[in-house]
Amino acid sequence: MIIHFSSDDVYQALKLSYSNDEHFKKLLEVLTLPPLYTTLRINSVDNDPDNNILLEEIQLHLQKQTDALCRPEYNMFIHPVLKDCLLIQNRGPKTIDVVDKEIIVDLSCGMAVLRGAHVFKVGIMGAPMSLRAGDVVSVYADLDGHCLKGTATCYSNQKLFVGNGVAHVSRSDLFNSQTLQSGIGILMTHPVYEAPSLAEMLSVRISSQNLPSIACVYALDPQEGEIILDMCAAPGGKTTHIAGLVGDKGLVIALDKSSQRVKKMETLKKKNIEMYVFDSTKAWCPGADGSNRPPYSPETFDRILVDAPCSALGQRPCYKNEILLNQLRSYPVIQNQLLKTAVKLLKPGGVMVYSTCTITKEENEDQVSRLLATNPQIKLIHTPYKLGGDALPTCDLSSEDKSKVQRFDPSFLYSDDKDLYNVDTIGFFIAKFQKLK
Ligand SMILES: C[S@@+](CC[C@H](N)C(=O)[O-])C[C@H]1O[C@@H](n2cnc3c(N)ncnc32)[C@H](O)[C@@H]1O
Repeated sequence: MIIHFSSDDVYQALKLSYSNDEHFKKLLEVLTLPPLYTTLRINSVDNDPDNNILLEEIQLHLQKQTDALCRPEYNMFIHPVLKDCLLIQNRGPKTIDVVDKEIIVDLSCGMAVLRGAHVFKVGIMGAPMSLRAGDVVSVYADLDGHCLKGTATCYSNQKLFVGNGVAHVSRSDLFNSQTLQSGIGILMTHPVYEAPSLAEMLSVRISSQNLPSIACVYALDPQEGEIILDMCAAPGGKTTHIAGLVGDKGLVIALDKSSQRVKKMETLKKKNIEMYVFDSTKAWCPGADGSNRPPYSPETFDRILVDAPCSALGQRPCYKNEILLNQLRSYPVIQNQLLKTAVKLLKPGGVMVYSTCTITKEENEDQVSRLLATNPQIKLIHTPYKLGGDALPTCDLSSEDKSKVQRFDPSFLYSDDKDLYNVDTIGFFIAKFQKLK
């Protein structure tokens, strides 16, 4: 199966970026599969004695889960270079016999199940009239999105089997408007992909983050005492990571255009993080007042992260994408504006990292070559650790520059790479620049 694009124009535009049809096909196929590793970021510094306690707590939590579901223990280990990245090896796909009782869940719920979640009541669209708590059921994700809430008959449109589970509710509890629709509806005892369920485990000290997102902050390489700008910060995964590394004498200024998303970041508040709702394309102003509030004077920041809004086509698993061509084409425009502002705000000698969670050349390599072509005071530099692959061969970058970026391309998991956890990730892109002195 490969990811389905509702717009053929989008499919064709993407295909153009990939000179090799085989590569493109593999990529579209891998995007429908969940990554083989679950990654967590431990929010504590190196040599922290609490780190071991925290790891034991996680291990215990996982053991409770595997014991309760009669599953073997998960293989869990710290990434060899990303020292705060914990990897848990998932298992699958498993061959599971389907049963008669069919539950239809919406697509996002189905995708969450493939990454280890149980089925929450709100995600259930269809269930048989005979459903009772305690029944064993087969769960399917609605790939077409046509299943109406409350459907009782067998759903004949496109659906994806995601595993078997045990119902915690009867049909009448599910679709009765008087009943509270929160909590687990189906406990996934036999999912097609076995992965830990993380919801209860996450805390201020443990966050769920994809490996390339963790690698992105390592690429930025924040140093103690620095003043750092995170231009597209919400929901704050990378902001908190950076704040942990700059220490109490450092400062992270986190901007995001969306007030709703910044509001959700409030819980992450720390002494060394200041958050503002602000359009970062306007964060530069020659006559700025010198306060911590935006806008800022030129050359204010030691380091800048531009984790840009993007088409997010690297997310996995994904079966269906409804993005339109004009939406796809709108991202490079805003990304370029953000990068141009970042260059102005960066101190001479300062570094900035540009990242996206997408796979298009226009939003990745083309942004890098455009920035280099129009800003002679900026050069592309190597990141401290290179975990992702090189740039797409079809791009305009020199062969040396192609090797400086990190393109996380999960289609390469078919190659014989021994560090599969660096490959079997979401699609992601990282480029690091330095401003000349
Ligand atoms: C990829 S997400 C950032 C994720 C975040 N860095 C993290 O690690 O949790 C992109 C963010 O950019 C924000 N955004 C979009 N346009 C913006 C702009 N002009 N200025 C500031 N933020 C913007 C969006 O609201 C969104 O929260």
